[in-house]
Amino acid sequence: MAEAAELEELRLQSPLIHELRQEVLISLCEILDVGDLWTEIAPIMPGIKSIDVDGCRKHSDQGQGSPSAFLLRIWASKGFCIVDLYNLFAMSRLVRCMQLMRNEVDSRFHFLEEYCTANTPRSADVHIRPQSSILATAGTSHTPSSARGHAPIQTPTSKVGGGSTILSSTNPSAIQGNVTKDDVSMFAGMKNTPSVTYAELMEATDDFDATHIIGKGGYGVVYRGMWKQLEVAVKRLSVNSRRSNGDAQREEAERLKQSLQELNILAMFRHDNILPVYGYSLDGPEPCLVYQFMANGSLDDRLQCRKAAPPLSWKQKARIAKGSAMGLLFLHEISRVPLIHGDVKTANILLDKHLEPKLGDFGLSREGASEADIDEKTVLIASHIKGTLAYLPPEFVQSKILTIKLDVYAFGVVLLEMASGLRAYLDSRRPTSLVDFAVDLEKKTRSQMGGGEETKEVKIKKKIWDEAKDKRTPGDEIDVFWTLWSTGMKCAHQDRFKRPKFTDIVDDLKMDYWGSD
Ligand SMILES: Nc1ncnc2c1ncn2[C@@H]1O[C@H](COP(=O)(O)OP(=O)(O)OP(=O)(O)O)[C@@H](O)[C@H]1O
Repeated sequence: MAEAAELEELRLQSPLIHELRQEVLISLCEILDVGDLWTEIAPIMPGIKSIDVDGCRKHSDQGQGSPSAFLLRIWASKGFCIVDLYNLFAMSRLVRCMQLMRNEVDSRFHFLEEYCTANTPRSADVHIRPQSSILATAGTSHTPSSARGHAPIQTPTSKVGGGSTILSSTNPSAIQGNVTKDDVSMFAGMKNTPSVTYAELMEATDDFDATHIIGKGGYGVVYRGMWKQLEVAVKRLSVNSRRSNGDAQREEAERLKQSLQELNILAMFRHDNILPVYGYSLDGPEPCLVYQFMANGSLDDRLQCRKAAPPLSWKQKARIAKGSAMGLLFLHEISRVPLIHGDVKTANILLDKHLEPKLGDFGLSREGASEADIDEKTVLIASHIKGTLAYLPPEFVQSKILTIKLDVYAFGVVLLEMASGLRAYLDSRRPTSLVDFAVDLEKKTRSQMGGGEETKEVKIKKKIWDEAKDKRTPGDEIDVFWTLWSTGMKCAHQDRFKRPKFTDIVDDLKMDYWGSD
């Protein structure tokens, strides 16, 4: 692999974007126009302002052509070069775009594509749009090629922070000096995510006006706002400077750490079913994270029909279940060491304007073991993960054993909630836990039913549908109910070795309900 100085020299020699071959440009724009993908790269393009994004939208709305072509033209006019564009696609892990540009850049940059390809999930079913790069140019200090003032390309061997050398955000073992692995992985996420000023966020939310509040979580308040012509959700982390005792300070440091952890994870992995993070702000009185706005709130809100929302249909539930499973499959399969979400629950599945689910809240995520790779001895014993109790499996509650099957169990609870509309935990119910409730119901129903195996199964399905279906859900799609219920039961099995993996769960959830309602 080329050295940093050599790559920088090559970059200085790279032709400018407006010299890109026409056919390559057209093909790139075709990709970026689909699903408004260009709006996701615009926030990380140095020099692109909200007025530019607005201009691209207007250009397209007025039928004047591709918004992506317009965006690239604006960026080109600022003097950025072809290597900058290739690098931008690497940061967004837009591998198809990189492949189109393969012959436009010096082969010594191809390691970027190999890096991105090597980190794509193994399952062909997963549509990847991750954002990360071992070249980090998303910072606001980046200067264009033509100005001959390139920001130094940070190669896997470049220096960061106080002179500590990192190989890459994915190879923390190569850290030298006194920077810890955690410090570097935290830094890696921030490095790949644009910083936003607190002033910009105040403007975006009318000074964090109460009318902009869309939710409150354990770590702070979430506001709706407009930033760079994008609808965003701004999570303002609560910081209480008056609390000065050691425990409170430790608690706040932990919150910040978890939020930066979340930022790190979200910035590294982009996928249709993972909540996109646009930026962060650390220059104000409270740290803030900026996410894509999810117009339909959380799955929890929708299942409970909060804010006067209509109930979800069975078809919508089928699509949400599958999309969420795809997001989790991606996390578990993206790299050799699976990433455990750690806090899968209906409140952490957010729904965009098309009801496409996106996993959020990665504050508790960590790398962990997959059952296939480990023996019992190497299972991670986690002392500090604090998922939501009703979603935690027995092996974790009792012995703090942490494997990918923790997410599988939690997802099982989510599926049972979707099927039944019942809460994961209810004080006034016996049993209080939804999983125990569902197990009891199945046991009772199975013992009551007679007949041959086939008729018995049909009768059981019908009886459980009558007893446990979500009464608010319109329609009689018993097959969707049963798929959610039975897959949920398998996932929430007490024995983690009997729980399926997400490849199988996605297969189980492949219901033919992808059409519109
Ligand atoms: N990107 C988003 N778009 C729209 N609404 C959001 C977004 N992120 C969060 N919300 C809303 O804000 C609420 C609070 O979110 P937050 O992530 O802070 O907390 P939580 O997940 O509900 O709780 P906790 O973090 O304590 O587990 C959510 O339930 C949801 O209604």
